[in-house]
Amino acid sequence: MTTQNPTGSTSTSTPSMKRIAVLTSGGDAPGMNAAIRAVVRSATYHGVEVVGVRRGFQGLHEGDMRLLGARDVANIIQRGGTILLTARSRTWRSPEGRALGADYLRQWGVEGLVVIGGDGSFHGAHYLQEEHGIKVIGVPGTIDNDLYGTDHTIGYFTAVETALDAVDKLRDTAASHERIFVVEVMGRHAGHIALDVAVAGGAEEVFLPEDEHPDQHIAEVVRSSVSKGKASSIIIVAEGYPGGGMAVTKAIEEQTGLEVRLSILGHIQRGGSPVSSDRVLASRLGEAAVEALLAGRSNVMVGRGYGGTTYTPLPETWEKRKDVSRDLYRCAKVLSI
Ligand SMILES: Nc1ncnc2c1ncn2[C@@H]1O[C@H](COP(=O)(O)OP(=O)(O)OP(=O)(O)O)[C@@H](O)[C@H]1O
Ligand SMILES: O=P(O)(O)OC[C@H]1O[C@](O)(CO)[C@@H](O)[C@@H]1O
Ligand SMILES: [Mg+2]
Repeated sequence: MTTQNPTGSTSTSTPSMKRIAVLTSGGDAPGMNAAIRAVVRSATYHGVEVVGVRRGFQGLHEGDMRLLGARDVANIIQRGGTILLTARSRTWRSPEGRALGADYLRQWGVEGLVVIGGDGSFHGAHYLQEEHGIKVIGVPGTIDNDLYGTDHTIGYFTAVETALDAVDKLRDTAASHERIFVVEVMGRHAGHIALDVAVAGGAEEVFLPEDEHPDQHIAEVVRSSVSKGKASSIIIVAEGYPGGGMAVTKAIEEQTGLEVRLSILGHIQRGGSPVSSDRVLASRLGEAAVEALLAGRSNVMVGRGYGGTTYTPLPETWEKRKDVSRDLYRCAKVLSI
């Protein structure tokens, strides 16, 4: 078969697959488009056709798919969201729902599937391979950075930058009014975003889902912030901390009598043009996913670690926990003195 190569000339080689599919699933993340582009272009380079599945597993279950060529993914590397759309699909959680999706893949002659998403999406991909023998490769795409087996996930860097920009702005008004601001950032089960934003934003305190003694922690913070005599404070809370930003706000108000303002940043953290680190990561991992499929790998997530590409069995990505950096947590405490 004739394939395209980067110099525009042609080479002869026979790829091990003729057609693969790609989908995005779970919460969207800046950089997913760059990953889609990388999958399509790298497959095209190897002479493999790509089917784009819309709306994640929900679209797969409904057969909502079409062929994508190299030109279809032009001018998307800089765009947030996902051109393939995404969904949280209840249907995919049942074997019957997955069987319909597998049928569509067979009808379309798809031999391998690239799933760009988070831990939930990787469960869905894993079951598809277990139940129907379809080769699957996971690409870590979630702002939460909560996947074991990769230093970073696509979208995480951009989400941190977006939250940090908001924190910098909130600090202006906090300082002017001598107020305490509690800022809630995303992270249902993981405090990676919260910790990075706290350190980079010079926050006075940070509350994470990983905190061992949540209630006791709030009391300590309140006491120390008052005794330090700081005129204004920024306190970062991950949404997965028990009770979220609201609980921390109430506890501080009740225990100090001080006025506190709560700012929940919410979905703004998921949008926007991806920063360069997310684009580069997405490009690398999209290409690595195609190469992994063509090399016969399956049921693994491609990631980055130890300066190179990593391959982690999908179940390990959710069974093993990527803890927040304890060093950085200590650093945040020391620097907020
Ligand atoms: N246990 C499961 N079995 C089968 N499919 C699943 C399972 N868990 C999740 N999925 C599928 O994966 C989709 C995405 O999962 P989820 O909503 O947890 O997001 P995610 O991939 O973890 O991304 P993020 O956490 O960034 O939003 C679900 O909507 C569902 O279709
Ligand atoms: O968009 P939804 O369904 O409200 O999900 C929000 C969740 O998704 C995430 O943004 C991850 O994609 C979490 O940080 C957050 O808890
Ligand atoms: Mg998840």
